[in-house]
Amino acid sequence: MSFIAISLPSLVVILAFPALLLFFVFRAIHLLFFHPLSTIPGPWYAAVSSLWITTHVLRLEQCKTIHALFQTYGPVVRIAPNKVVFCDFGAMKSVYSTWKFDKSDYYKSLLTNENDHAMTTLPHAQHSIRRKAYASHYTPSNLAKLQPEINEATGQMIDTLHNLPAHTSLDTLSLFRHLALDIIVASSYGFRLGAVSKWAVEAEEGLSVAIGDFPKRGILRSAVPKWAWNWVCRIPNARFKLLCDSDKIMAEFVSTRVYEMRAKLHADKIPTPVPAPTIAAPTPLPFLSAFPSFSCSPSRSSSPCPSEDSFITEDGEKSYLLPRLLAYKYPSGETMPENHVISECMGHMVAGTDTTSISISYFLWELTRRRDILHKLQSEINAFMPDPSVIPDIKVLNSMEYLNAFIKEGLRVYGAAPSLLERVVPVSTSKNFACAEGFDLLGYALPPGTIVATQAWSMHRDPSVFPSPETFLPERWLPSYAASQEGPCAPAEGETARLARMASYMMPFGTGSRICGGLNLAHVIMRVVLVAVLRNFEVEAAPGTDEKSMDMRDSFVMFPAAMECKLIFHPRVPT
Ligand code: HEM
Repeated sequence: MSFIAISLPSLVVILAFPALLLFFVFRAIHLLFFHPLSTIPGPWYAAVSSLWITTHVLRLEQCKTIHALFQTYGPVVRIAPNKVVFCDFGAMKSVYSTWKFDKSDYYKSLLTNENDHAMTTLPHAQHSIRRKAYASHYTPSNLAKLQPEINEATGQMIDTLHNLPAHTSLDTLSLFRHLALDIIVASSYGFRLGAVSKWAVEAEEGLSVAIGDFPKRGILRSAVPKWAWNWVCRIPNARFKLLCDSDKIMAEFVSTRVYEMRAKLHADKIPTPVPAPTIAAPTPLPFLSAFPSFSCSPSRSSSPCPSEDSFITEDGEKSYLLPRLLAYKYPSGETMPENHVISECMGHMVAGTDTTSISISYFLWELTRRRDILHKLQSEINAFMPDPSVIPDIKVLNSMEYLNAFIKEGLRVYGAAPSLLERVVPVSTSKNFACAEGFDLLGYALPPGTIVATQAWSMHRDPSVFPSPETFLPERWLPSYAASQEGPCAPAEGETARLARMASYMMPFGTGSRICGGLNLAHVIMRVVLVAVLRNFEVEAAPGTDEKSMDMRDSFVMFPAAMECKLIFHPRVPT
């Protein structure tokens, strides 16, 4: 009889392998057959590991993958051991509006300056305190007072485009990112950044680069251990340094604005803003409501334009975002600490810049393919904007029926944030919501701690609400549309019901208590920029800008596969 001598470490290795294998097999069996989510439809490999969905996240195609799952498995799908997605109006209302579930940890990857801002504040209660700090800045009446700043920056961009050599092809993602930044900086701090002017001489504004880098930095930082990240940031490469420092660059920019603003407040040049109302509930899509009439066109009309030091308008006080935050008091009576003010401001710059630029770029690209829509838009714009150098005030823009329909359809098909908005089924029970037995999602009980979400990409493509969902059709938003449809395609319901149903499925800015804080500003910018561009230019896709290059990729926000949108702006022949 012979014995093979095995050392202790080898024995541990030999036993560890089958033990691990057994562990994974038992875990998989548990997740597939005995886990509380095991009855929820979905691919089996998604139920046993997050690896499958993670590969789609890394390939920047999570949205489309999930959309395909809805088509295969129905409106509720398990996409990871602890994650369930749905595409249903009732469930959407329940999760985001009725029960207002807290956000998931995913949002922590968007921290600015290592601090929370409204978007990353996970618990609902803490978030509503944070939201009160800034909500009054984005009301339609305050934004109407800030339209001169928006017009001024847009007018400068139009001048810049007029001065370009004929047939110049330019990346609108970059152009509109600089413009959005100019507008957000002007309306937040009363500061003229001049990002578009720098862009025009091919000197990219550092702040704009930092904002573009910020999400990439977040993804990289969460993917590598801290020591490895610190090591990467020591690599002596200028571009790498910029990427690593994007957070710092933004923080320094805002700190300087805080310093200047405090000095101005001290010198009493700025009226201290009235404290925000006690309710932090989101303003319901008020962009079509009446705005006070206001008009200003720098270098273009007789209306006076604001100077950096003008904080008062004829019809009342206007206030930028920063003084509001500096004056805001937490329920404890303390003023908002400076690092919170800085991270909040940074959060708004990050949230508003690329989203706005991507949306406008996709809208214009769609127009390069759809001359029929372009002509209808342009004839409406010609009528409302007789002088191509004077941007009408927002009240006028809001009354443009076809423009509004176009923007709604644009946000439906190309909303810049089409991805999952993750929430967590609460652990604790409350007076109103006993979730000890799980939250009922379309007949499935989800235990506390389950991550649950829906995505605009799919809600906006429900064929029972939006017939031919892939067709870009602004007319579907016009009250007269159904009457023009004949035969079996004609909708049976009344026009008001049809429009209301479509509106209720729309969530380009999210929905419920965490809806985009800057949506009113986004609506103003989209209108101002679209009319100014389309009144002054014919837009053409540059060679290479096609369906393939513009194919959607997503990483919370969406962007074209080519990471650019090259268009050519031809000055319009005066009519
Ligand atoms: C077309 C442009 C925009 C789109 C599509 C968009 C979309 C969104 C979405 C989907 C959310 C997150 C909702 C969630 O996590 O549940 C959000 C949050 C937010 N957005 Fe926007 N956004 C846009 C423009 C802007 C602008 C211009 C600003 C301000 C300058 C802004 C400021 C914010 C803020 C502060 C939040 C956090 C809200 C909170 O939790 O209180 N966004 N946005």
